[in-house]
Amino acid sequence: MAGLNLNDDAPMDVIPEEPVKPPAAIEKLIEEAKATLIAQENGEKRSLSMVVVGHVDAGKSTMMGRLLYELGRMDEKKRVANERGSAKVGKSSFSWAWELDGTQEERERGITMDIALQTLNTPHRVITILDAPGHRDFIPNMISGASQADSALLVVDAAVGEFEAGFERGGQTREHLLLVRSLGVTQVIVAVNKLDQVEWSKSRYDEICNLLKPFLAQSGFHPTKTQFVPVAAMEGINLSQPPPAASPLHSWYKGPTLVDLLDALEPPTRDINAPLRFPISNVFKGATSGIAVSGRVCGGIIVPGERLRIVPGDESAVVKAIDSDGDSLPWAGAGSNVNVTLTGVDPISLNVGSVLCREGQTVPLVSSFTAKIIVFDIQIPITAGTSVELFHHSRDVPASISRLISVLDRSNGSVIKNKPRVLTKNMSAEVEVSLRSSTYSGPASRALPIPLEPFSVNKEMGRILIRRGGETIGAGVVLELLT
Ligand SMILES: Nc1nc2c(ncn2[C@@H]2O[C@H](COP(=O)(O)OP(=O)(O)OP(=O)(O)O)[C@@H](O)[C@H]2O)c(=O)[nH]1
Repeated sequence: MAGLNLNDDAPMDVIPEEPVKPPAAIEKLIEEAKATLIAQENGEKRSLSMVVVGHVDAGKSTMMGRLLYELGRMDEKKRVANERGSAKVGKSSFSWAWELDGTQEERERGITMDIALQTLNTPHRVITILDAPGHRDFIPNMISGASQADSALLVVDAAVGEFEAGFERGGQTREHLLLVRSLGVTQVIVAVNKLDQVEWSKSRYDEICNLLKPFLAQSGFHPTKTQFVPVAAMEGINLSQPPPAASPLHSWYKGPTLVDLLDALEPPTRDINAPLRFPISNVFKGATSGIAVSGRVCGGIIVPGERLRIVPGDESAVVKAIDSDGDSLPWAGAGSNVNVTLTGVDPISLNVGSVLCREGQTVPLVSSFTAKIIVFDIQIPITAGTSVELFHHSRDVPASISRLISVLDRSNGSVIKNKPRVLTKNMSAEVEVSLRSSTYSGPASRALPIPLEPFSVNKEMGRILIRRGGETIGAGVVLELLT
């Protein structure tokens, strides 16, 4: 995946260094941050992130645009501007989705953003929304979004034929659900959208829920953490307000609105005491000065004024500022999705997939490891030596399944067979993964190691996805680092 996403004309000089805070001041700030975070965990308004997934055109961006408006994050002026803008280019039906369309921002800031980041405020939650692209060509971007999420909103299109297209073989509904679960997301809300297209039929809604429920359970989502809600995003029915008496939905649905369900999402426990891990998912020009990186804090706390190591490599950078959705932050703890402005660093040493760490607590670099994986619904079996693409956070690298160690029982993890010859669909297995060199410049060229940790040490740093020829063939967790 691309590293620096700067404009060609952007200055590439080393950015002057910001004064570094003395260690005692850093420690004090971290202690304050910890105390505040613990208070927040027990407080009124808790924060979490949510990736919005689903088959292409299910209505994800429309739903998010409309929610931003209904929850006061988009004003009337903006709504009218979006309506006019979309009508002008003959795309009126996309007026709500316009808000999430990153192109304008991309042009202004000179960055490539594939995941639109927004914040929704519900009565008891602050939710960072990662609106992922639905098209199958953009699955790597979707993986990057899902690897930063605590929960997922799956949007499905209720229209006859459309739900089926997304759910059948090759549709993104199944693949997205499997991917988000494999990346550690345990809570999902399923919004059954476009009910206006099926005359608000209760039986169609029930049919869709009944098709999805067994699949969700099979994919590892616990039924108590799976919620369904009927909606029509375009008309704004059952998003933040219950269906009005005049709506046909009112006659048969008395359950929670989408916002009620969002408000009840459970934020996970944050590992604020772990060593700092900040995998970089994007690099761009800072709003005022310096260079900025975005990503998710996957352990510990990041504070301004500290010099951090950039792993891999010997470079370091000073944290100048931290912000989220335009608001400047005094620090950011595990589980936060933020932008970090850096100084005292040559932008060339910042790459997507690199990890910011504290000196003395750097993340290990590895080029081979063992992993426990679940094999997806594949046609061609996996054999020892199969070439794959390894996805870890926003990084993808060439790798191979170098050894098939054992086949495991899916329900209890016990070994069924040692040294299998092949792995076929739906199997669980322990394998060895080795990075490959991306060039063919002879046997001397070695693959560059990547930052990784066992799942037992840091859950978010220990999850991987495996793809082959544009198809996700497996996902799992890192067991042991080898070389
Ligand atoms: N009839 C009807 N159309 C809707 C509804 N919600 C969205 N749409 C339409 O569905 C189309 C796709 O909507 P988007 O919001 O762009 O879908 P998306 O899932 O974000 O699409 P990708 O990001 O490309 O995957 C647009 O033409 C919307 O107007 C709805 O509730 N009813």
